[in-house]
Amino acid sequence: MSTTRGFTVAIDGPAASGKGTISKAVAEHFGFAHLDTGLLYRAVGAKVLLGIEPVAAARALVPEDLDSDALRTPEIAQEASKVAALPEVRAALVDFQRSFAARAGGAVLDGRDIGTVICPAAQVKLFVIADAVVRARRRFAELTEKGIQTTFEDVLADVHARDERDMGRVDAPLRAADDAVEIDTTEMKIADAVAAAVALIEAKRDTGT
Ligand SMILES: Nc1ncnc2c1ncn2[C@@H]1O[C@H](COP(=O)(O)OP(=O)(O)OP(=O)(O)O)[C@@H](O)[C@H]1O
Ligand SMILES: Nc1ccn([C@@H]2O[C@H](COP(=O)(O)O)[C@@H](O)[C@H]2O)c(=O)n1
Repeated sequence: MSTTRGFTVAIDGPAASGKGTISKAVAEHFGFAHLDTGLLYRAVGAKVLLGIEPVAAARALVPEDLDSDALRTPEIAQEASKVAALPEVRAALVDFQRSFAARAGGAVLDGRDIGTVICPAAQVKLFVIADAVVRARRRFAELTEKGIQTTFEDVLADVHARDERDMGRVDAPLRAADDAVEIDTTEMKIADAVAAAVALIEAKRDTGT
């Protein structure tokens, strides 16, 4: 078995595809650290909604800014995808993500450009997808459970708008790395999606390829 020192798992995919759920579970399974990189863009988006200039907000970000559950609102998600299209914002967040990925003991990072831009040499790259209506249904259930007032139609519109913006931007667009393995969670239970990811990571760890 190869060492987990510097072992990086990159998990990308569109909004609400299940990549965060899978990332958290595999990080727990292997004892790796986990970074949800969407929180970086959400934290910048939240500061912009308070009137701060986006690049200044990105440069001033501190780990404590990422702690809040309050970042998981549809309004902040939309703003996050707008600031994420700004190359200077993205550039300001690169070093933090790469340092996290390099930590001893292994790391899982999930986002949109982890396998393509942030960690192109990651040992494992997964690209998690699911049908947009299924994603919106899951996200709507999650927001409703949290007491956030919204409609299924609004959530579906949010998913489509973010997908388009994330795939269409010039800098670090959402796309699968050529060497990523796709996991389509549309008809998968959470446990099965996690098991598929764990098996793929184990295979890479064991062969060291
Ligand atoms: N395979 C699955 N079956 C059913 N529900 C799922 C599945 N995977 C994830 N979910 C649920 O779907 C919702 C979105 O999942 P998750 O937050 O992991 O997506 P994400 O890709 O990280 O989203 P975002 O990019 O917006 O942060 C959550 O409520 C999660 O519990
Ligand atoms: N590596 C990343 C991660 C996220 N984004 C942008 O942030 C938005 C919010 O991300 P979530 O994962 O929390 O949904 C997302 O829509 C992207 O615009 C990114 O660009 N790169």
